Amino acid sequence: MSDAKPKTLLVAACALIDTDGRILMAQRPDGKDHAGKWEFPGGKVEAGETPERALQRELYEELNIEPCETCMQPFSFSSFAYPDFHLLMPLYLCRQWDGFLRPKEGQATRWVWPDKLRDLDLVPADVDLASEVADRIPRGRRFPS
Ligand SMILES: Nc1nc2c([nH]c(=O)n2[C@H]2C[C@H](O)[C@@H](COP(=O)(O)OP(=O)(O)OP(=O)(O)O)O2)c(=O)[nH]1
Repeated sequence: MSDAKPKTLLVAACALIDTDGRILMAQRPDGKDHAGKWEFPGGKVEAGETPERALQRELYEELNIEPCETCMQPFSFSSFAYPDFHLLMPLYLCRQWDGFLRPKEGQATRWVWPDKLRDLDLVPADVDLASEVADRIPRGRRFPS
């Protein structure tokens, strides 16, 4: 058995929820791994950062919005083995943010009903999370159980 162990990568992601109950999804741009697939906005947690702080930074860099730290509600997580690394990704919910949503890094975005998330071509680690979001945040229900 090989001693090589895959690196665990900590990524923070967020389901931004609009007043109608739809979820914002982003398409991974050309040049990144899984280009063209859909994901929850977010990104890697850098050394010395909390997941919440990383999300604030990523959401501002990518989408021009600023959620306050207490607006981000821990929801679930993905622990997923990609061939070259192991992804550990907490998923937060957020319904309130400052700023006007404007994708700044050229990625496409789309507001999606929770029960339609699975219709997207999702990055592999998000498939089960999307089902969980659909189960726990049904249409028209403003707060998860
Ligand atoms: N942001 C995000 N990344 C995800 C999700 N699901 C999933 O498997 N990933 C993976 C894809 C990437 O391999 C990794 C995050 O990398 P990233 O490229 O978004 O990170 P980053 O924004 O910090 O970008 P960079 O440093 O590569 O420029 O996590 C998700 O829902 N959101």
